[in-house]
Amino acid sequence: MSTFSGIWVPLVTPFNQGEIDFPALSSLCHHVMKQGVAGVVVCGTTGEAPMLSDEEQLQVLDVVLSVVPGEKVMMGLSGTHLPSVLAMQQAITQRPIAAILLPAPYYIRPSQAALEVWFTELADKSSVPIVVYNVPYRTGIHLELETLRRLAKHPRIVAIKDCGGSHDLTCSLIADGELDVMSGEDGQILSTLCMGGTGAIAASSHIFPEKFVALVKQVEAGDLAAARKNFFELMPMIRLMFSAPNPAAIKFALSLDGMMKNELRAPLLPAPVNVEEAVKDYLNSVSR
Ligand SMILES: O=C(O)C1=N[C@H](C(=O)O)C[C@H](O)C1
Repeated sequence: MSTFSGIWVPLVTPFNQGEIDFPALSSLCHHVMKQGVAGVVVCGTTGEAPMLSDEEQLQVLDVVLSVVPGEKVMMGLSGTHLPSVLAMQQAITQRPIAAILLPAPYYIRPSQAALEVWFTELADKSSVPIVVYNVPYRTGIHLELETLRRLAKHPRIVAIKDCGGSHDLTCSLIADGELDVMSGEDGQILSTLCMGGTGAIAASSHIFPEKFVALVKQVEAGDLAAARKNFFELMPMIRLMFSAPNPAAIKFALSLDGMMKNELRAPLLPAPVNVEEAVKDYLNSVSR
């Protein structure tokens, strides 16, 4: 089995009056792991990583590692100042983690050649595997197929979180068989799994994680009828979770269960009232 497979939950970072709510984070880790997910991602987009200091990010990682075994923990790392990113990588990899989740440097829009140099430099200096996070609508730059194919030759670049939005790119990478391809687009989990993708890093899997876990098993077992039924039932929830800037709707849903406060850090805001009402109505309408 691939190392990077199944459902990985990109954890939200709970806050309480501006501070990180570590007890809520710890309970959230227990909750999702109990539902059988393969692992968790710390300080991804959903974890509001850009709004945490480096010190806070390491504190969040340490609390997660006190609950979840290191081989089930992936840590996000992003930035544009190479020495700072390398220093953070050094600090992160002193902890026992499964991988680093690494997006392209945002805002700068480097060339493909420059992106290759950036990822290679970080992979060369990493003691743990790298999962490439291709998320052009956030970073401003696409990692093109030929760039990814060259990066896949690096012994530590082992998987991709695929949010590129190109069916052709996803297909080609899966057909190559060089990288574990994990869907990073929640609406594309079923299609990616059916094509031979290994799993998903899905923010919406905070809600009903057991149903996402079942989806992977249904596809693995070749039970496409059950997989489709399950996925089509999840789709309204997935759409709702992204109807406000992520992770506002997810935090609201989790706050309804008393798992954390409905609090985000600026420049994010809680979901607007109409989204909160829709989430509440949806969750009341399904058996929980
Ligand atoms: O934090 C993540 O990892 C994810 N982020 C995506 C995003 O909002 O860009 C969504 C995906 O479900 C997981």
